[in-house]
Amino acid sequence: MPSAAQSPGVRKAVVIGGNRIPFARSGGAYTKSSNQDMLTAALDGLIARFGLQGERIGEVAAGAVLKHSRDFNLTREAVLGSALSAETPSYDLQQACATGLETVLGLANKIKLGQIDSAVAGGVDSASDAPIAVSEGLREVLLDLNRAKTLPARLKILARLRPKDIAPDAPGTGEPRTGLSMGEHQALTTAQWKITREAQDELAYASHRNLAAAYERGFFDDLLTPYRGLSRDSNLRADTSLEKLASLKPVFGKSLGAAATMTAGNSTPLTDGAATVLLGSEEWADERGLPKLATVVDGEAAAVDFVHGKDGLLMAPAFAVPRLLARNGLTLGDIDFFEIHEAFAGTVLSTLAAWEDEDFGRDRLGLSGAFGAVDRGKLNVNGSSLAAGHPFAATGGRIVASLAKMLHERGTVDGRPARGLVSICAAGGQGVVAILEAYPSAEGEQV
Ligand SMILES: CC(=O)CC(=O)SCCNC(=O)CCNC(=O)[C@H](O)C(C)(C)COP(=O)(O)OP(=O)(O)OC[C@H]1O[C@@H](n2cnc3c(N)ncnc32)[C@H](O)[C@@H]1OP(=O)(O)O
Repeated sequence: MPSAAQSPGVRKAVVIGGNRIPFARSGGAYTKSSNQDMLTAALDGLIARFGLQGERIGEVAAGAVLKHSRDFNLTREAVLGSALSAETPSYDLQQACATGLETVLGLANKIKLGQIDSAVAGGVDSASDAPIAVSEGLREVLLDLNRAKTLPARLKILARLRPKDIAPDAPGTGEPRTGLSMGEHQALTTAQWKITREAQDELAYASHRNLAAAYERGFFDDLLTPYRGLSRDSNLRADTSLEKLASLKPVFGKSLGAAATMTAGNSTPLTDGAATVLLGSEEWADERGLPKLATVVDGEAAAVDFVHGKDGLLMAPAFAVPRLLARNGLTLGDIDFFEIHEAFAGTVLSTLAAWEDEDFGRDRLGLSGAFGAVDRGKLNVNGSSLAAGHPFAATGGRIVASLAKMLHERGTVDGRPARGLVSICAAGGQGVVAILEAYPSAEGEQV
């Protein structure tokens, strides 16, 4: 019998736990922190929580959407700066806002195949420390200057500079192929699916209320390490109200006139933060006496043709989830927790509306009718990105760590392990989704 690590068969990948730093609105508490600082802090908090100082982990994978060129080896540098063994291999991965979830899925697959026994997945982003590039003209001049050998040659190159070349090239949330920001794209989708302002504000309000309640009951006590004076997500507004949300002016979709419904309150803010998740085989966790909260069951990715207007930019999960559930013989009714990333309230509500729509089910999903309805009492029950904020690549780790803990707390439902669905939309018209199940504590036993 080969050891589990050598077995070609599929084994379980378990979520042992997670750690993140509180998320901060950009321009706030983490303005002076780099991606590397924040990722190292989230990693060190995880190492301390699970006693992994000096351990050689199978692999660490993380990423950032907004990255300086000096961060070409961001995850490796964070590992070298952390308390893990320097012999821990690590790499960067990037799939826009789905980065964190994609690292979880890729590493879980390696554990399932016996290629590694343990892993840390994660992500980080800083909108405060966003990389600013120089213009094409200035870049050419700087590169030529580097090659020039004489002073006259350098002066001749410098003379090519024009005032417009000095302007910086700052990153935005624009889609390169359409020039529209993600907010503008979502505004069109929100209007297409006739999502009302009230429904969006109610979802945003529920996100703040649920996140505040989760903090109050200590849910985040073993999921979060305070950083730079913050012990809670700085975007959380426990005192917000539907009246306040209703008073905010639309910020996206102004060309829609009276149909513009998206505000700063029902859109995620630009955010800084980092999140990590510890994964392992059952044997690896048992050898160290570590908890096994949930198993990573399966994942799926989808992409839509938003460039030609076939589907909305952030609608890919509407296709990925039906494929994932069908492959696993499940329906929406079999899910106990829905973790649908709130890029914008309109994104979540458009996805739910599409699933409830007969024509979408028939014409776009190839079903006999509507895909189905999500029980709203099971949706983002501990808050989501509208309240916590959304440091792009860190969101997947936040969600997986929280969901694993929720599944562990729930234990079983009708005698089977509690089940959760993660759904994350991403720039470029993509989406990544996953199923997690509570790790069975003992045969049929409620945790
Ligand atoms: C990246 C991927 O791959 C996929 C994705 O996830 S897509 C999502 C990507 N993310 C984005 O595109 C970010 C979008 N967000 C933004 O660009 C900006 O946050 C924004 C344009 C929406 C707002 O920016 P802003 O104007 O600086 O907002 P901000 O000043 O914080 O808020 C405006 C007002 O609303 C108020 N407000 C915001 N949220 C509120 C709430 N929940 N309750 C009450 N008031 C609120 C603020 O207090 C502020 O009021 P004052 O003007 O009186 O101070």
